[in-house]
Amino acid sequence: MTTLVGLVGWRGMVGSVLMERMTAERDFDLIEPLFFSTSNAGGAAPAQAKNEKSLQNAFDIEQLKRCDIIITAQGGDYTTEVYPKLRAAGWNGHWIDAASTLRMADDAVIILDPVNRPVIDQALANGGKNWIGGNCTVSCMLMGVGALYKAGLVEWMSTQTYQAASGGGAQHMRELLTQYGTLNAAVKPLLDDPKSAILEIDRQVIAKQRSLSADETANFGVPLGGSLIPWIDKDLGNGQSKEEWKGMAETNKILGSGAIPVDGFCVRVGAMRCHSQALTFKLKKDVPLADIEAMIRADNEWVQYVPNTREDTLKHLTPVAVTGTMTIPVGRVRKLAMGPEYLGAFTIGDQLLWGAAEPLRRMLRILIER
Ligand SMILES: NC(=O)C1=CN([C@@H]2O[C@H](COP(=O)(O)OP(=O)(O)OC[C@H]3O[C@@H](n4cnc5c(N)ncnc54)[C@H](OP(=O)(O)O)[C@@H]3O)[C@@H](O)[C@H]2O)C=CC1
Ligand SMILES: N[C@@H](CC(=O)OP(=O)(O)O)C(=O)O
Repeated sequence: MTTLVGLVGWRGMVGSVLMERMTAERDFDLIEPLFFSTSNAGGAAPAQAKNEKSLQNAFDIEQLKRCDIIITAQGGDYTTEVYPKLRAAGWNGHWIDAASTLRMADDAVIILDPVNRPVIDQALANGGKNWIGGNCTVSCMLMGVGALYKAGLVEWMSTQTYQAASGGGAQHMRELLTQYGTLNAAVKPLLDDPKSAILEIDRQVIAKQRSLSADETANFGVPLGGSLIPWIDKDLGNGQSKEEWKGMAETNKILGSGAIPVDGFCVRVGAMRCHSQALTFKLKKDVPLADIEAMIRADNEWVQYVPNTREDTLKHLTPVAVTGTMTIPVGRVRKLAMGPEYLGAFTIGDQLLWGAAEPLRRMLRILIER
């Protein structure tokens, strides 16, 4: 019998990327999809629908209970409201979720199978049913340098992130572009005049940034275009942002490891949908760079080792080069001045692909191909 898979959140930003990837990989050939909506029950399901061509109400527990597997990118509020009711109603299917709500629950696995397939397999063998996508920054980082963790080489790691607007959602991406447009328009006549004074352009830009309307900063709270924001997610009250907390908590949970220290600063920058990060490792021993390169290259088919030259870095190690691809480049790999056990690296990932949608569809495949 074909597996009945409920899809919730399929038309959102993460959900749309998920649908594209599932279509490209012909995942729909292997399942009977049942599409849900929180806003348009009874409406037409998307073209990927087979026998069930109208949208079901995403809050209807009886309809949800029909599914063998539910895959949701609807968001944390939806998970908080619906998931407990569904389990309380006796549903025993597999729940695959992009939201962070259930990530740290004891009965949930953070899924990133190229990195933690053994953890997933162990949980499956133990009857696990909850499969939650990891934080985008953590997932992209581990896809790039997971080899060093798997080899047991990492004593600690510090991360400095450069996170894209897409991490906040679609409205944040629009707001960033609107701000860039407003700034450009404010100085267009001066820009068009090659003889105009750059400090006058700069003065007018900062004046415009500081006077952006509440509408133009409604999502980020402050200007991001031409600036940056060194705080992402909630304030934990101990000086750390929640995004920074996730670095250590989720890395260790994904790996099924002890408490390897991971800490640093998470910063929102004016990139569109790729998260970048500069990494500093304290390794447990001095490992030759050639061995590190070989380990990173061999880890998975998506990692791309970028030689540490200016030319290769500019060509391969930018958000513009990586956006929309499954490639995870790792470059700027070098020993740092602090000593031979200190290693630097820089990595980038599309936060909507490996950072959100891809681990979900791969978990679906693991379940249906078992
Ligand atoms: N943004 C990100 O980078 C990441 C997000 N996530 C998780 O995924 C969840 C969803 O995020 P994201 O995809 O950004 O959220 P979106 O806001 O893009 O989509 C969420 C839901 O909003 C509804 N919706 C309302 N208006 C529209 C519209 N105009 N176009 C499309 N959908 C609309 C849809 O539900 P309906 O069809 O039922 O009306 C949709 O499923 C997040 O809450 C988070 O938990 C995880 C990792 C990264
Ligand atoms: N917090 C991430 C995006 C995200 O959705 O993360 P999480 O899945 O951990 O809530 C960002 O803003 O870039």
